[in-house]
Amino acid sequence: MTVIDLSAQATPLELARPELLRSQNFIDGQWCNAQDGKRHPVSNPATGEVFADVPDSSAADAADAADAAYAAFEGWRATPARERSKLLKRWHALVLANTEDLARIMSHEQGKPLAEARGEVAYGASYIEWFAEEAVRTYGDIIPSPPGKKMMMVKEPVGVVAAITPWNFPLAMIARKIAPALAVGCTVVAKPAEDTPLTALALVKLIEEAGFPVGVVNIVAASREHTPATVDAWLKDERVRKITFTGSTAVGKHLARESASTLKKLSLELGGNAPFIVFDDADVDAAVAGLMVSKFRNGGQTCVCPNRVYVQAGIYQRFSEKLVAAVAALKVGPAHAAGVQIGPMINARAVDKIARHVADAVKLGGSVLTGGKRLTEGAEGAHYFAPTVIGDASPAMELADEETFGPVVPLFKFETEDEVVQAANDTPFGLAAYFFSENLARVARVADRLQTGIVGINEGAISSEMAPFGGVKESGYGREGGRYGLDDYIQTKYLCQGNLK
Ligand SMILES: NC(=O)c1ccc[n+]([C@@H]2O[C@H](COP(=O)([O-])OP(=O)(O)OC[C@H]3O[C@@H](n4cnc5c(N)ncnc54)[C@H](O)[C@@H]3O)[C@@H](O)[C@H]2O)c1
Ligand SMILES: O=C[C@H](O)CS(=O)(=O)O
Repeated sequence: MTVIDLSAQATPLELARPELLRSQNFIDGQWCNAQDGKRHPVSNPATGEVFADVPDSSAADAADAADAAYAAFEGWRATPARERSKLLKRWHALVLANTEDLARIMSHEQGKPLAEARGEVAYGASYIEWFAEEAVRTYGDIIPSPPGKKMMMVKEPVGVVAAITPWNFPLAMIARKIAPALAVGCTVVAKPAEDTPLTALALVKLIEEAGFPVGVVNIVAASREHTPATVDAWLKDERVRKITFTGSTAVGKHLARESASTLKKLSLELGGNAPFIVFDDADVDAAVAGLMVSKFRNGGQTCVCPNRVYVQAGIYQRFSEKLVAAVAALKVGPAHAAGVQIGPMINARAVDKIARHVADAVKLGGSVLTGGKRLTEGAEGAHYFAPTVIGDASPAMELADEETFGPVVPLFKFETEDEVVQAANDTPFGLAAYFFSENLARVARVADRLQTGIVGINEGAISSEMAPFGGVKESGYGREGGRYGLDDYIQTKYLCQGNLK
């Protein structure tokens, strides 16, 4: 592992357009403070320093946002799809034109390396472009009808949508919710994660600049302490017809319970526990490369990162040696440092969980092949953890059942296909799975048996705006992206016209 000077003082946040750094909520076309004036600090995970603050909103602010979205809905719903599409394309162009500023804001508040942040801007923008194109394709059906009747199906927007998003992809996650909602004629109230509100606020500033009508998109920021009450105002509001949530399974279950009283449409993109399986008949170099790209993206802080790596006995030694060499070569440091590949973790809680998983694994017989420790030298207030490989992992370890959400790879050795498929599926989660094999018959069998919403086959980079992203079991339901991505924001209406002479 190469550690780039962790003590480097935070590079000042220098923006070509300082006005993109927003410190207020956006409600009904106005930038405004929380009604009670409360504020919430935003810190840089590379240094722990507070560099900005935003409103710490309450239920009253959330209600104002819902008022605005509800008032704007009929007008936005009636806007021709082609006009909605043109506004989305304008927003898309503005996001791309402001990539550098958006990436710098993102890296400053979330910690991901600047190169990765630029990539996330492009990734989030691809969802906006995709749904700008899909906006004009919400086709209905003319149903072959009996004499005297004409039977039709039309697609309608569900109404006001509440979008609640996580810190790990502060731009892409909110873009892939707001874009399809606007495309079909819904209006939006949004609440970004407390650790990363600034990127979302900047994205909404570009919505304002694109010229969307007042009230179509509204966003409130809130602290972790005040978020439950703030979001609860939407859960109980019958005018809010849809909740789209990306985050932990625990919170997803809470939202489902608390919104049941008004029977809202739900999309839940929740936690994962992805298995990554390498069979004896795999291309080992491709498998190592696939693991590196899927595991260490965003420092291992993604819901589709492999959490358990199963390696068949025949290639276990060769695979682990190649993997350790690749992990040991990773560069760790602050987001702006040249060549950095692994940034700081989002906060102290995240590093504590990673350290707990590693300690538990070692206590239960695991061996640290590289990494295995916090990086604190010269990094007071920061949250770094060394990229780690643990050998001889076993199902009794906490990291076998719980998402580590950090740069730790546990290696589990296995003998047979049946054994590993059963182990891979032995989790309440079912978001992503990966396996590497050059045997076509095995590929067909294993892809069929894995209980997940997404399967990477000889591939570690699976995310795309063109594909339906989502999980099964306790990883949630609903799909984001692809030709099915509009469905979660649409309700169908059956029209039966009779008495036709
Ligand atoms: N499936 C996916 O696409 C996906 C994507 C990113 C993250 N995740 C999952 O999210 C988790 C990590 O992200 P996180 O720490 O931000 O998740 P989190 O659930 O703690 O927070 C997600 C969002 O929910 C809000 N929230 C928290 N408690 C709430 C409550 N009681 N009521 C209403 N809102 C509440 C947070 O403020 C944040 O905006 C991991 O489990 C990861 O797997 C899943
Ligand atoms: O962390 C979860 C994200 O949904 C992963 S991805 O950006 O969609 O691959």
